Order: sequence, then C-alpha cells, then structure tokens
Amino acid sequence: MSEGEAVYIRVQGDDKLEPIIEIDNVCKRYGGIEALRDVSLRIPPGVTGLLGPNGSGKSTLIKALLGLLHTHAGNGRVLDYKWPRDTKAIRDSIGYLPEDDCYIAGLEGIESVSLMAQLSGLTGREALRRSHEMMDFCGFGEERYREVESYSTGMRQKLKFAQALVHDPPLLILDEPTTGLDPDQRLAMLRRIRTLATRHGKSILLSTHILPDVKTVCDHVVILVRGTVRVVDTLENLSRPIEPTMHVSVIGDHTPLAQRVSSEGHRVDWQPQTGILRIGGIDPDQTQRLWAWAAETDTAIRRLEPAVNSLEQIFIDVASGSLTAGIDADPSLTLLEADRAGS
Ligand SMILES: Nc1ncnc2c1ncn2[C@@H]1O[C@H](COP(=O)(O)OP(=O)(O)OP(=O)(O)O)[C@@H](O)[C@H]1O
Repeated sequence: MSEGEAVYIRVQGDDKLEPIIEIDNVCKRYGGIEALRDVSLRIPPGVTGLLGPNGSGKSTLIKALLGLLHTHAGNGRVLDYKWPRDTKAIRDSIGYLPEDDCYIAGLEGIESVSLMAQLSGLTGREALRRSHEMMDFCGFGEERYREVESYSTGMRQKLKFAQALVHDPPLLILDEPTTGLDPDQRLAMLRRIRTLATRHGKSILLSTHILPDVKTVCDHVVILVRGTVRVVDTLENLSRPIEPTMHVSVIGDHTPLAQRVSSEGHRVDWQPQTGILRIGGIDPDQTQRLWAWAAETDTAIRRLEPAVNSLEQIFIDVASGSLTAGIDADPSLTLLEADRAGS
C-alpha cells in the first residue's frame, strides 16, 4: 500500500456484536499479483455488502473463506469454526451463490436443487421436500420440471439461489446475485435476501457492483481496494455526515439567508448545480432557527432536509484514494493504514 492510502474502520456501534467472520492478516498472491494484502476483517451478523472496483479481491476473498483456494498467510474464524483449518465444516455451513453458471446439463431444475441438497447430506425424500420449498420461495412454477439448459439468465440466477439455500445454512455468500435480472426480478431477489435476514436470521455476505442493491438490503458495508480493506462500517454511519448538515433550497435569491446563517458562525456552501445551500452545524431538530432566519431575511424556503453522504460518492472517493471531507475528518474513524504507512 502506498503512502497516503488509508483504511477507515469505524470502531463503534456494531463492533459489540459477535462477528460471524473474523479473519486476520490474510494474504493471497497469484504469481506476482497480490490479490489480498494483509486483510483483517470482522463482519457482524446481518447483511453485509462487499464492494470494490474490478480486480480488488472480492472473489478471491470469497473463495478463500470457502477454502476453495490456498492462502499464503492468515487465520481466523467463520461462524463457530476455525478458518482455514475447518474448511469442510465451514463449507457445510455456508450457502454459496457463485457468479458463474454451474449446472449439470440434462437435469431438471428440481433435480438440480435436490442433488445439491443430497450432496449436503439430506436424505432423498427430505432433499426433494426442501427443494420444492426453496423453489417456491424463489418464485419457480411449473418450469422447475424443465431442463436447466433451457432456463433464461434470470431463472438460472434463481436456481443458483435455491441451490445455495436448500441445506438451510446460517450464512449465505452471494456473488452478484442480481446480475442479469430484469427490474421486477431484481426487486424480488432483493426482497428474498432481506426476508432471509430479517425473518429467518440468516447472515449474508453480498458481493456486488450494484450500489442501489447495497442501499436496499445491506446493514454493513466493506470496501476492498487493490486487495486491502478500506472501509468497514454500517450503511447508516456512512450515510451520516460527520457534522450535522441541512440542505436548503429557496425560492428566489439565497444570498440574504446565506449571509444571515453565516453571521451565526455556521459553515454555508452554495451549490449552484443543484440550487442547494449546505448549512453545517444544524441538527434536524434545530430547524426552527433556520425558519426564523428565513423569516427575518424574507426568504421563502422551498425544501429543507438533512444531508446524507451518498454511497456512490463514498465508493468513488475510497476507490480513487481521495475521501470525502466528511469521512476524512470523522474522529470516530481509525486511520490504520495511514498510521502504518507513516510509521
Ligand atoms: N486465477 C488467477 N490467476 C491470476 N490472477 C488472478 C486469478 N484470479 C484473480 N486474479 C487477480 O487477482 C486480483 C483480484 O481478483 P478478483 O477476481 O478477486 O477481484 P474482484 O474484486 O472479484 O474483481 P471483479 O469485480 O472484476 O469480479 C486481480 O488482479 C485478478 O486479475
């Protein structure tokens, strides 16, 4: 990692929860390529979005957790098992939806799911019962009796999902589960993911490039960049600016209100592209002061709302190495790698 790059890990909130995945100092090289560089990570229960630009190491991390590839260093725990020692038990406890298609030609959908269930140790009868249950959950009708190679991309995604769920694992790892789905199917898939987390207590690691999906279903976010962990936080914390900030848009000239607010010592930024005044240091429950200043300056407020950090901007800033001022300045974030690089 070059100097100036930093890992931003908030050390508050959900760190009280017992992690479901806890790994330290994991390294993986492919020849000269360092795919994972000293990765240490704690993932709490719930739905966690695993984000990162192409080639940042997401798939390598997933395969490493599943014991599908050999790592050069690192150890830890997945659920109640030692990682990487208890690979078999870990794999039995995880439902994995891989990014690529993987089906056996000639099998019907129901046979494909049932085969996975039997490979996981279920008896033939129980495997068939669970397979029907999971295919119902995933929205399959009579097409479950069709051969898999006749399935559309969306149906193949749902088939992989049913296969991942069929042995009722406590932890799901989903690699790009909404790829190739039309908008309705995508929403249905996201609803299923959320249902599994909230009603069935599943923990889910969701690797994706689709940031709106992360905002829809995730509680936590991990961002990898060039094989290193750069952000671990709750979505809620990431969305909240370091300083409480209000967005105000007005009818007509914003200058009198901006000057009045500024004279009270608040930071004011005018954003001409959006027509929004960003006013720092005002909590959402202190807006009566803003209304009073607007009345004093004869300004009509059209819209008033708390500012939030956008996940898109955070992602861009973290990936490019330049972070938003809000995150950068947050004292509750620990600058691990910056310290290391500087030492
Ligand atoms: N089998 C392999 N042999 C050599 N290099 C590999 C191999 N698999 C991955 N890599 C390299 O390791 C790095 C991390 O790749 P990885 O596939 O884990 O990233 P990713 O974040 O999953 O990317 P994407 O978002 O494109 O799927 C990349 O530089 C990639 O080229």
